[in-house]
Amino acid sequence: MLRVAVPNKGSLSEAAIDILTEAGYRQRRSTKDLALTDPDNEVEFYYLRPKDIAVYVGLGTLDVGISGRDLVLDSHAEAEVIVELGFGRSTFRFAGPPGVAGSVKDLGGKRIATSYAGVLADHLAENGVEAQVVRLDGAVESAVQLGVADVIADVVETGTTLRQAGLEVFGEPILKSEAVLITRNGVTEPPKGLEQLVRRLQGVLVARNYVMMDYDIRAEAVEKANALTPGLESPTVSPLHREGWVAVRAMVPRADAQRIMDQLWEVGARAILTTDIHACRI
Ligand SMILES: Nc1ncnc2c1ncn2[C@@H]1O[C@H](COP(=O)(O)OP(=O)(O)OP(=O)(O)O)[C@@H](O)[C@H]1O
Ligand SMILES: O=P(O)(O)OC[C@H]1O[C@H](OP(=O)(O)OP(=O)(O)O)[C@H](O)[C@@H]1O
Ligand SMILES: [Mg+2]
Repeated sequence: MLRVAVPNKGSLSEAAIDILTEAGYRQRRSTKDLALTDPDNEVEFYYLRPKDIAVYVGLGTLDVGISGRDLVLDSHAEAEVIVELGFGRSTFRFAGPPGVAGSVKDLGGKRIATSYAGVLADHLAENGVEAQVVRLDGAVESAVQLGVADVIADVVETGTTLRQAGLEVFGEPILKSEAVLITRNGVTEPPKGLEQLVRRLQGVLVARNYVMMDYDIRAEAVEKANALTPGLESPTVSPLHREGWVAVRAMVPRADAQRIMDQLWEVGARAILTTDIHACRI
């Protein structure tokens, strides 16, 4: 059986369970369940802290897991990213009281609070900066006000928590993160069921990120229209009963659909429709 680690709590948990459910796997009913077997798909799911998931996968105890890119890097585990899952996006940034520093180069000798000590230490070393890392488990934003640190390095999503603490980001983002599917580094023979899991997850991502677009157009304008809707491989062009007209069908990125519909209208397309894709294998 394929052994899969799933975040049990925190920002990634619900979305991870959603994407696995959408991909056709059974998921736990209660947040108290520690593990669940899906016999039809021959998969076992283990619900673990996202910070620990890279450790289990890196050691080979579990075959594959969902975690955050920042957590994987922080753990220094022997794990590699095989699919970017498009949720749980965040940036990891420095912040402090206004004017305290402008970039990482100003942090020599300062006290920096973080719950991502691995990521922070790597970043300081890359920049040749020696500072004191104060390891905390959470609520890092309060560390400055409470006097244990001069600045912080923390996850920023909307920035609301920083504003509440009277802190401002400074310097370049240290890294950008999102939820990722990871396996152990350098696995030569993928475990049974992994390829299917990856294909299913990629199918969900495509179904989420693309829509199907259909339209009718005069045959002489079809090349212009196809340039706007090249599809993933190539658009389907079929004859219409009405002479001189064709019907075109292609997948387009969901985020661009309205702009593409305007442009198709300009080149003469009519009856332009978009529909959701529920599932696919590409
Ligand atoms: N607003 C957010 N706060 C924290 N982590 C976030 C946020 N948005 C996305 N993430 C990502 O979620 C992962 C952290 O999940 P984790 O469960 O450890 O933290 P959490 O949501 O802060 O939970 P908790 O602190 O309650 O344990 C990281 O990959 C992080 O980049
Ligand atoms: O930019 P924002 O949208 O405000 O989100 C980022 C904040 O959310 C998380 O805190 P969480 O609520 O998980 O508490 P914690 O600090 O104790 O982990 C994270 O650690 C940041 O503090
Ligand atoms: Mg947190």
